[in-house]
Amino acid sequence: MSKNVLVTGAARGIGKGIALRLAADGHDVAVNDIAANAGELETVAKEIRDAGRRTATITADVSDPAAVTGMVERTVESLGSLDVMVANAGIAQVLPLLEVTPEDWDRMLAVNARGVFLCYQAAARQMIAQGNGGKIIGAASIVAHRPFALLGHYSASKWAVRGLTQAAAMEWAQHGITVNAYCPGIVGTAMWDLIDEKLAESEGLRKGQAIEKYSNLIHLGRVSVPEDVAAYVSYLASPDSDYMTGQSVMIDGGIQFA
Ligand SMILES: NC(=O)C1=CN([C@@H]2O[C@H](COP(=O)(O)OP(=O)(O)OC[C@H]3O[C@@H](n4cnc5c(N)ncnc54)[C@H](O)[C@@H]3O)[C@@H](O)[C@H]2O)C=CC1
Ligand SMILES: CC(=O)C(C)=O
Repeated sequence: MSKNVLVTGAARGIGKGIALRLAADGHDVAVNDIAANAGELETVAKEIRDAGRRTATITADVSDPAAVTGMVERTVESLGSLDVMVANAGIAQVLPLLEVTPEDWDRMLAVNARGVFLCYQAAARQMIAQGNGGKIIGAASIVAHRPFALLGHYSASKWAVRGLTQAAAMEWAQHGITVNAYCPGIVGTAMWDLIDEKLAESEGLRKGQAIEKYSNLIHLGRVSVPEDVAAYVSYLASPDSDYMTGQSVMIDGGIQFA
């Protein structure tokens, strides 16, 4: 059955992969990103329309409470309801904990933890008002289960998503809302280009060598692509996952084992 979906951070990378997969599954998909990526967001929206589905492009910063409320309102105005929220937007920074400033910490938590919280809360309010339940899905990471050194404050933000996902699942089950998170490993997106560059600098490696080194951890033998994660989110958005809630599942080619 076709649902109305909102995906944040959908201009590129994993968010784009999720938006296109959910459109291919037959859903109508509103897409969000920051204003600086409005052009790329329009390209994603065109691909959704070309797939025969309805869409809306909504530029908003997910760390801003008023912007997140407005984003959910725009989705409902454009598509008619909000049935699935995918709080995917996130940022990364590679830095030893001894060098992380309070400003670095606040920015990381503002986008990756507060942003996900605001999206979960605004979506749940809308879904409760609609009275038909819903699916709330968030971006965590394998580092929500075991941190990577030099990604300390990023890892903390993802542990926050995992805890929030459990609490939200407890509170909103009575409304028929399930809340789950996906935990990718090493996905070859702009985020890992940045991580590779910064890890290479700090470890005296050349560009491309850090991702190669970390990829040796992947038992299935290849770096992930956004479609790997999108396939799992497709399941979380579908009725097949109706009896699953509060979980943060690793989809990492076998780096970590719960
Ligand atoms: N690439 C990877 O290996 C992994 C990624 N993840 C998580 O998956 C999610 C997506 O990651 P990627 O696609 O790799 O990253 P990416 O950097 O390629 O894309 C992230 C998107 O989020 C948007 N964004 C950033 N801050 C925003 C804000 N305040 N408001 C709205 N949009 C904002 C960016 O503009 C960008 O389009 C993130 O939450 C990330 O932490 C988790 C595990 C591994
Ligand atoms: C970016 C990220 O979460 C990892 C594990 O690489």
